[in-house]
Amino acid sequence: MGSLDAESMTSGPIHVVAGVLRDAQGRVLLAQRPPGTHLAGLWEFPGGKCEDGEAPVDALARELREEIGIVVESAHPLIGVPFRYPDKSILLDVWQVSAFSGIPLSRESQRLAWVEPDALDGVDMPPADRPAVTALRLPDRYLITPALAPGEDDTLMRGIERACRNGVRLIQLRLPGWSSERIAGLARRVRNLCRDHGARLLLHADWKLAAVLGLDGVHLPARAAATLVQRPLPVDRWVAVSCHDAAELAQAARIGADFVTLSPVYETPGHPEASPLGWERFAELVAEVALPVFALGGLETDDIDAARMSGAQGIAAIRAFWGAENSAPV
Ligand SMILES: Nc1nc2c([nH]c(=O)n2[C@H]2C[C@H](O)[C@@H](COP(=O)(O)OP(=O)(O)OP(=O)(O)O)O2)c(=O)[nH]1
Ligand SMILES: [Mg+2]
Repeated sequence: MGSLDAESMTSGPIHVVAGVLRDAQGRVLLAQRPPGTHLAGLWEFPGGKCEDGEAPVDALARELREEIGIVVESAHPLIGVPFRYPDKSILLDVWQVSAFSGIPLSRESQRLAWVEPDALDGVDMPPADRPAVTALRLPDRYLITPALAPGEDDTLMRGIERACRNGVRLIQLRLPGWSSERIAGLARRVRNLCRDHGARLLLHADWKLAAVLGLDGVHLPARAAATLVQRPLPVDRWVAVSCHDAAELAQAARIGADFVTLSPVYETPGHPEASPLGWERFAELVAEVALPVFALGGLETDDIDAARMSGAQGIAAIRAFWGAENSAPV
């Protein structure tokens, strides 16, 4: 609409709130944008524009009441996606609606559909929604394996099993100093263990080996991402990148990465030379990037709330999610 475009040109991006609602089977509610609107025919998360001075959570409640007739009882931010369309810039502010009353019904003649999260890739959605789809499929904890010596296979298997039992569902297999042969020999066992627990397994750096072994994806160091012009694996695999500043985040987005880590938030013994970002700078960097971001660097499980308040998907950690050799599952 004319007024919208004028608004976006004069006062920065349009703040749009949208809600992820799930049914009892975990399916997600989508609504089809009506004919004659921006992005007509595409399937979106229900929601709309914040009014002047309106808090995002109030706008969310109002939009979902108006569009689908439900009352939001509990919601928390999932991801903010800054996105530039040719004719307007938006901040797509997506919230998880964890409790609501009423049955979602079309109040504005829009079509509604409940879709399995894993089927969302095949749905025609606005491009700004892609990072949100990734975010709703990712957990809030990401384990990076500790630097074990070559041959410590059993320690690795036990640690991964312990993490899975503690609910970790996303793991980066990082084995510095191990040969490809050794990694290949072990990765299949690790992959099967992860599959048994419904956990996803990414391999550090070696995307070719990740593809050969049928792993869930690759996690690239920033210096590797810097040499690429596009993601090295197809969209049915995860591609993650380790980032430390705005330029690396922008490069990760440019090559079509699915998500990133951003570090170090705090000082870490592993990288004493790197100056920590702190939560304030972390949040500023996250606000600029249209990707889910895991906070990394000296963090504990208790830091997940701080990370999420700073716009993160959650936290990535070695020590916090590895646990002690003799610890019982919690
Ligand atoms: N609601 C919603 N809007 C989205 C999504 N993805 C996306 O790019 N958008 C864009 C489309 C629109 O340009 C803008 C939202 O505008 P809207 O038309 O829904 O706003 P509204 O409900 O307040 O409607 P109106 O009063 O302007 O008719 O954000 C999404 O998942 N949900
Ligand atoms: Mg709307």
